[in-house]
Amino acid sequence: MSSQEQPDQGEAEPRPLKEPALTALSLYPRDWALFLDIDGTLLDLAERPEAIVIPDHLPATLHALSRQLGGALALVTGRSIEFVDPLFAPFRFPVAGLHGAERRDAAGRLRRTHIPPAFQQMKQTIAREAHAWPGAIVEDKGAAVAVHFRHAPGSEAEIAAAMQRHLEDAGPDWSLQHGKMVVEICPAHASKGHAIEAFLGEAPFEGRRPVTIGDDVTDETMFAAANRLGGQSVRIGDGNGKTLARASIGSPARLRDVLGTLVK
Ligand SMILES: O=P(O)(O)OC[C@H]1O[C@H](O[C@H]2O[C@H](CO)[C@@H](O)[C@H](O)[C@H]2O)[C@H](O)[C@@H](O)[C@@H]1O
Repeated sequence: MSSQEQPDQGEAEPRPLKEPALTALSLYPRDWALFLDIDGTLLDLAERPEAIVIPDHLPATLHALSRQLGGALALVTGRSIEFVDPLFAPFRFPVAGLHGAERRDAAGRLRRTHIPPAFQQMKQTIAREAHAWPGAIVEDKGAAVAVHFRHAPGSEAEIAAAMQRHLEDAGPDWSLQHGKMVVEICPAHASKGHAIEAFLGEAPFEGRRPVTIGDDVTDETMFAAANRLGGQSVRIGDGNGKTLARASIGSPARLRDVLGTLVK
């Protein structure tokens, strides 16, 4: 995130965020595009990355909303596209994966990041090192690698330091992302904000105003882009007041209810 995109970390009292009126999405479906984060936003957080539960009606609700919006609905996630597709089967949506490092547009064209041999080796080294962090989970995502410490809270500082060392070895093409109980090494050129700008340069997103909905620090670049482009930025939860989002929805369950009401 650039300094312009950073939420205000100052001493001011966080302002309470209101739930947004997203009715414009159903009243003016040709004017808006919807960008949705997955973990902690559409889906409740789970104890382990693979333990997420897809509520029965969610894929069909997203499909119906997407049709209503002329296809201008995309998933923007830290997961890989390969992981995301089966979650929402039989539907396939435009997706930005790995925090924007890979992207499949509405026409189905896929842009992926090359994985250099040195990065493959680094992932193997991290997997070996993780034996010293009981409870830690290493998630190999292709062109990114995450270490989850939800079940290894005592090793958080050691994990963060090890990932920082690997980042320095890997060089400037890579960056460190901190998320909920996780630290990741990802391609540096990408962000979710860049991904939604890329979508907005193409049909059917072009000319529309973005609604971006996310729950984590990696979603802040999407919020910044939405604010800049006259759209709406919505955080699940209040982000402890440290967010660029201008509205808030209490939980993934509440968001799923709201999305359901938008389907005609
Ligand atoms: O951008 P997102 O769609 O929000 O993905 C962010 C990360 O989500 C996953 O980790 C998070 O969710 C897990 C399952 O609920 C949870 O156990 C973990 O603590 C969270 O950090 C995913 O595993 C990561 O790869 C994503 O980057």
